[in-house]
Amino acid sequence: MSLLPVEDAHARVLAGAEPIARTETVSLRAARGRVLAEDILARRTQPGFAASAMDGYAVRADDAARGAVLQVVGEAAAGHGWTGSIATGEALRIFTGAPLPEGADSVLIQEDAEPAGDDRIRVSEAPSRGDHIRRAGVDFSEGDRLLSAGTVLSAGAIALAASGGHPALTVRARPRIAILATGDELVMPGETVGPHQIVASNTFGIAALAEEAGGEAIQCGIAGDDVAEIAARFDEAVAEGADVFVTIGGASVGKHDLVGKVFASRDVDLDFWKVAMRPGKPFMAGRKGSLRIAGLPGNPASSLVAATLFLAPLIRRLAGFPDRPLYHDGVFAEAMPENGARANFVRAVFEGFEGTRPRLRPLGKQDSSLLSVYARADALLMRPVDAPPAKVGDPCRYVALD
Ligand SMILES: Nc1nc2c(c(=O)[nH]1)N[C@H]1C(S)=C(S)[C@@H](COP(=O)(O)OP(=O)(O)OC[C@H]3O[C@@H](n4cnc5c(N)ncnc54)[C@H](O)[C@@H]3O)O[C@H]1N2
Ligand code: MOO
Repeated sequence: MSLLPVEDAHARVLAGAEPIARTETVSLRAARGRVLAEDILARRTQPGFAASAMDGYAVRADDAARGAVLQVVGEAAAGHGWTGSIATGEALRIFTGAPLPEGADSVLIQEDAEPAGDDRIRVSEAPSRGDHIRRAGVDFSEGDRLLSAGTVLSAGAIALAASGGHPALTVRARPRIAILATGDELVMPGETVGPHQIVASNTFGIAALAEEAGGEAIQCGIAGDDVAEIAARFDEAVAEGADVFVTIGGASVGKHDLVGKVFASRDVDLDFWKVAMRPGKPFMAGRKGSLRIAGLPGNPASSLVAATLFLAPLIRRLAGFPDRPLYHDGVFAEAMPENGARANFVRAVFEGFEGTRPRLRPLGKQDSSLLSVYARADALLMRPVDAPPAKVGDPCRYVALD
């Protein structure tokens, strides 16, 4: 198979990917960042009564000309309305959020009134009719559509749903992302690392990335370099209702690279294998019915870069989030040599700004095994296929690492 350009691989991974249909109901406190599965209609009117927007006096505008003296007949505060009616020549002491009493049509702010003795005030600045009143339903009325299906629940959206009388919301279920590490050399973090063994670090990095993208990560542990074992884990993940099955390692051409064989044995429709990029070349993508398959390379930076470019956008789609642009604009903080036949995703740090664009400085060592470098990176500076040498200050494009 020839190497697929990055843009084509990205488009093919996303082709036909729709938000999954399952939903769940979550409390408002658990709703942040989730995707609404249905329209939200107001169960109440807000405010349910005409209310004062300021601290002052509820008055009748006709009585409240400059210099007029009014009798204060009572007091209303938020949560404590006053039940009488304001007659000509009267005013009610009122505070922000308190219901406007009958008879009054305006609020005179207290800065525009002065004491005139014996519970009376003098108007120093006349209000206009309707001043500082929040009419009933000015925010929304019962039955109004407050939020539409597909909305990503922000702080404001959650507050609005709460105000509309909803203690819980129906949201799209998170896509289930099954993650299997492969390799005889792998042990879990904290376990004794024997001779020639390493820790399965990628599993945890990819699980974190899957959850950042809106998925629910299901750890399938480690399978040895054994077709039957990897196949058994694949079958388990399918039985558990995974939406995406992700493997780490075993994706290249070595004799222990068995993932492709397992997919073939399970009638996975392999879409492509190998992308014209560095790191992350041996990435494979496929489908089996509605199940999506992503085979990530074993090298840590390779697997994280491939997952950032392809797996995260796929998960976002399945979760119902809007697509995001992959690249942002920056400038080179350091000259770089020409690039070859694979797009190069250079681990880089931000170093101030040139106008609104961040300056990117490539990190020194770029070997795809180096997690110590990857973890420091703010971004992947993208060097296109066959790019000419770049000078300091030249424009570049980058992928942000959140
Ligand atoms: N002759 C060739 N050799 C290789 C090629 C090639 O085109 N021709 N491609 C190279 C590239 S590029 C990469 S990337 C790697 C990827 O290979 P695999 O996906 O088959 O990965 P493994 O061989 O299983 O492992 C590679 C490396 O990564 C370590 N690893 C594996 N899983 C994990 C994990 N979960 N956590 C941390 N580290 C892991 C593994 O121990 C190896 O050191 O192939 C090149 N070879
Ligand atoms: O491209 Mo591999 O993905 O260099 O390490």
